[in-house]
Amino acid sequence: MEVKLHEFEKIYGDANKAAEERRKYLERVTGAKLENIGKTIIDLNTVVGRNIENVIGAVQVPVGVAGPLLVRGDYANGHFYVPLATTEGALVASVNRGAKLVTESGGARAKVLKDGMARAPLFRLPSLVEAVEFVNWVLQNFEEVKKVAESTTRHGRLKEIQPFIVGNYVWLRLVFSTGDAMGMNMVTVASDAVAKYLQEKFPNARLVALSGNMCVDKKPNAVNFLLGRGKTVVAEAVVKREVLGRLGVTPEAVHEVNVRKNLMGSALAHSYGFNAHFANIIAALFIATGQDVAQVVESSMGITTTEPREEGLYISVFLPSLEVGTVGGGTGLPTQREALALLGVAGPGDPPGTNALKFAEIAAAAVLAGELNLLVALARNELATAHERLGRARPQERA
Ligand SMILES: CC(C)(COP(=O)([O-])OP(=O)([O-])OC[C@H]1O[C@@H](n2cnc3c(N)ncnc32)[C@H](O)[C@@H]1OP(=O)([O-])[O-])[C@@H](O)C(=O)NCCC(=O)NCCSC(=O)C[C@@](C)(O)CC(=O)[O-]
Ligand SMILES: NC(=O)C1=CN([C@@H]2O[C@H](COP(=O)(O)OP(=O)(O)OC[C@H]3O[C@@H](n4cnc5c(N)ncnc54)[C@H](OP(=O)(O)O)[C@@H]3O)[C@@H](O)[C@H]2O)C=CC1
Repeated sequence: MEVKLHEFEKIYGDANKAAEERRKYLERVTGAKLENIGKTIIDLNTVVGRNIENVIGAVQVPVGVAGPLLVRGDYANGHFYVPLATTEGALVASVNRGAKLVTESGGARAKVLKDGMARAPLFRLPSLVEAVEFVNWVLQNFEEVKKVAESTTRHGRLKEIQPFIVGNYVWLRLVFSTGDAMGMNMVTVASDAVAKYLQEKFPNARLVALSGNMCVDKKPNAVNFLLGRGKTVVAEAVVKREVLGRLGVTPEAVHEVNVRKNLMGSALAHSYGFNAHFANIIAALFIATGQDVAQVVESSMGITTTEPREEGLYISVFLPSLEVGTVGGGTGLPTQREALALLGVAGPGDPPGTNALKFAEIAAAAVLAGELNLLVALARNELATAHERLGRARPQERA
């Protein structure tokens, strides 16, 4: 009988052995050597069935630190070394120089303005009239729906239901607070319970999809930008004129780059990112700390604002949909957990939710540092030279 690759755990009874046998099989049929993928400190028994299937090993991404970065938030207070996992040369140096500019100027303030993970099941009703009746009932019976949703979780709390109707179709955007978890599994299970309950109440309602794409998960979109998803965070700083002066730039010059590039350029491009490179910092931080990397899509949407002032440059970053957690997902893997520990946010907070809020504030401050520095680098026209120096293959590799 032919054995399927993904059933090796059943045969060998151990995920590490199963992965080794999978690698041997793949080496035989493809001719590729997989000796490095096989070298990992992860005990694969701890990830199979929760983080990965058909596992063959792990890839390694180098991690650097940017900091110290002074953050003055409601939860994060002090100097932080921010772990960034990337293969883009010059990126860590960039955030590091930004952190220095911010810290020398008195630090970054940060605030989480909104907190809620959304899942939006999509229902079909026979007609518009029944769709409206359905929505009205759901809104009038919020407490009942909330009880059903929360029966599946200890930490999830249903905060709000945002309904959308198109023809005879209804999207219920269910928004939950999720403690220290990013919460996608948690709210999906809770939404499933709600969908089952509503279909029992309304036999004429049919669930088309538990995720109806109004959530919105892992796609660029306007809904999260306006209504928020995960943490909606803002960080700000006033970077001293003399601190910028040491690099030969003025607040006015950096402001001009921001307005012309991040606002006008992004408007012309119809981009969702009115920023220079939020995605660089978010992706590197997500990889280092075990976040769901696909959520870099909406987590890195946002706006950078600047104002030249007498004392220096006011700069802020607005991240409407930062989806982060300190428990669950990949946050428990050994290296990712250490990276979270470096920030003092590994595992559950006391009270629950405070570690994730602290992490979100640090993330926004790190984005601010990276954003500031790239604007400064562009004002000094040093992007190409920096990447030539720090971020290119060696000449012999390019030949
Ligand atoms: C690379 C720098 C920082 C050099 O900048 P510099 O001023 O020539 O370097 P320096 O040697 O004088 O050092 C100044 C500070 O930079 C930091 N620094 C300097 N070197 C290192 C290093 N090796 N490791 C860690 N930190 C470093 C460090 O903070 C240091 O201060 P110190 O600690 O020495 O007092 C600068 O040229 C720069 O920031 N360039 C821009 C690079 C950049 O921002 N890249 C981001 C990625 S670009 C991208 O992917 C997105 C993009 C651009 O396509 C998006 C878009 O369209 O806009
Ligand atoms: N299912 C889906 O549709 C999708 C799933 N994902 C994946 O979901 C995972 C993330 O989901 P997520 O729900 O965050 O994580 P997990 O599914 O790993 O669940 C985390 C659980 O930890 C428990 N918990 C313990 N302490 C705390 C605390 N202090 N705060 C909050 N929860 C706590 C909660 O239990 P309790 O609920 O009992 O409170 C919670 O459900 C990632 O792996 C991601 O890739 C991503 C996108 C879509």
